[in-house]
Order: sequence, then structure tokens, then C-alpha cells
Amino acid sequence: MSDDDRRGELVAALRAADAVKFGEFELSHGGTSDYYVDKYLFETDPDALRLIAEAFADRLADTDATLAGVALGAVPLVAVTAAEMGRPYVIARKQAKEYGTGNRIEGRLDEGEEVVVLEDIATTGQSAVDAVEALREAGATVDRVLVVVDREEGASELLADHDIELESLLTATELLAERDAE
Ligand SMILES: O=P(O)(O)OC[C@H]1O[C@H](OP(=O)(O)OP(=O)(O)O)[C@H](O)[C@@H]1O
Ligand SMILES: O=C(O)c1cc(=O)[nH]c(=O)[nH]1
Repeated sequence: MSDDDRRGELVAALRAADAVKFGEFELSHGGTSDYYVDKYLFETDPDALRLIAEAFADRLADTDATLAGVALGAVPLVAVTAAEMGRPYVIARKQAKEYGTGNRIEGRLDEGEEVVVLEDIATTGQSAVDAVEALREAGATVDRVLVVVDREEGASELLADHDIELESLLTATELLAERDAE
């Protein structure tokens, strides 16, 4: 299947899951938007989840890095991709757990381990940067973040400032092409 066909299939799956909403929405790092990708609708849809796992696995075929998912939304994505690839994974919490282990990074991570971060949506890229910084503090080597949707609102520039390359399965331009053609 060509990359274009695969992107088309993924756009169709996100639309079929009713995950692309139009209206007025507040965003996590400030500002509003006239559209919102309800990640929990596509992440709880088995067809979309399978397509994402396959597409992430394809992108990750060139590395044997450990995977990391950014809580909460990317946890199902990293779990299904890790299972598809037979790879271990860790979870980057937004904040350290306040009791028990006190962990910010959950799962097994060794000093110097190479990690690729999986994320659902990148808007400003701040959530991805926070996760990379927590992983680096925990000893990981991280220079790559893969997201399902890059909203093209500055994330790749912010990540580049932190020596991280952003790759996406879909850009907002591709996701919204149908609406924008109307
Ligand atoms: O690129 P950014 O500007 O950081 O915005 C994108 C982030 O916001 C959303 O998460 P949200 O904060 O809704 O958290 P959740 O995964 O805990 O639901 C989304 O899943 C990204 O993690
Ligand atoms: O920036 C965000 O908060 C955000 C945008 C979006 O489209 N979807 C989402 O879950 N979060």
C-alpha cells in the first residue's frame, strides 16, 4: 500500500470513529480551535487502533528502541504498538506518582536506553517535550517523537529546539483536506 493510501485509510478511520469534531474548543496549552481531534474516540475504536499500531510499527522498523507513551492518551497507542512489534515500553506520567514508587516513568528503563516517544496529538508540542525531558532525566536517550496527528501549530519547531525530531502519521492539512475543499 502506498503512503498516500495508508494516510487516506487512517483519515477515513478517524472520521468513521467520529473523532474529528468541529465547533469551538479550548486546547490544553492555551488558545481555542475551530476543530478538535477527540483522541479517545479513535483510540477506543479497534479499526483505528489497529491501523495506528501498523503504521507506527512500520515507522519504527528502522530502530530497536524501547517505546514510550505519554499519559494518558498515548497509553493505548504505545501498548498496542509494543504488542504488535514485540517491544517493551514505558509510560511517561504527567506528574510523578504521589505515593508508592513515586515514579514519573512507569515500566523498566535502563540508564542510556534508547527510547522513541509515541504521542496522539501534537499542538504546541509541550506535552511531548515534557515527556522527553522526564525520560532524559530518568536516563533515557531520546531524539524522536512519533504522533498520530501533527496539528502544525509549532510542535515540530519546539521539539527541534530540544533536539527532537517530530514525525507524524497525519498532518492537520491532510486530516482536514475534505473540509477545507468544501
Ligand atoms: O502539543 P500540546 O500543546 O502539548 O497539546 C497536545 C496534548 O494535549 C492533549 O492531551 P491532554 O492534555 O488533553 O491530556 P490527556 O492525554 O491526559 O487526556 C494531547 O493528547 C496531547 O498530549
Ligand atoms: O491541543 C489540545 O489540547 C488537543 C487538540 C486536539 O485536537 N485534540 C486533543 O485531544 N487535544
